[in-house]
Amino acid sequence: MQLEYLDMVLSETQRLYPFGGRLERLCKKDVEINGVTIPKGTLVMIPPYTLHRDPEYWPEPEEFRPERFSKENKDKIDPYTYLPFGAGPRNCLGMRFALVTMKVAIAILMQHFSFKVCDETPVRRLDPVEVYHWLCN
Ligand code: HEM
Repeated sequence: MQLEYLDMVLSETQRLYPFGGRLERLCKKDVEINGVTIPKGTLVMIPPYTLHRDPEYWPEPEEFRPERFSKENKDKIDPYTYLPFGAGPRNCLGMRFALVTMKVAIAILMQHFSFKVCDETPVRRLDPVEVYHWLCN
């Protein structure tokens, strides 16, 4: 299934609103990273929501821009700054299945319905601190 632009939209949606609150890894040996020592046995938390909005990696991070994930641009993305499905050997086992399912669902909805924001719909930006509390509590 191609649906190239839908693919870009889904990637950008998951950048702004990653479903997973945090990733965790247990440190298996003492390491030093950028002058910080992480002792063996430490539980390290990786916050995708925060990484996905870091302006160092994502210019104007609050903007919804599917073009970040276009064919020309996506190879420039550091994979460890975009973690909707985690990373490494323990990343999400169902990633491909989940992506295809989301694409099929959206394609069917778009074929049968049209969507628009009504006047009463509150449009607001999410507060990162509020989101952090939803995800972690
Ligand atoms: C949009 C949907 C989904 C999202 C955003 C998602 C996200 C994630 C994330 C962030 C992890 C942790 C990865 C890591 O620690 O590096 C994970 C793990 C996992 N996911 Fe998903 N997931 C989704 C759907 C699914 C589906 C549909 C399945 C199964 C059919 C699935 C099966 C798994 C399994 C088995 C793991 C644990 C892998 C391991 O520990 O080796 N996920 N997922």
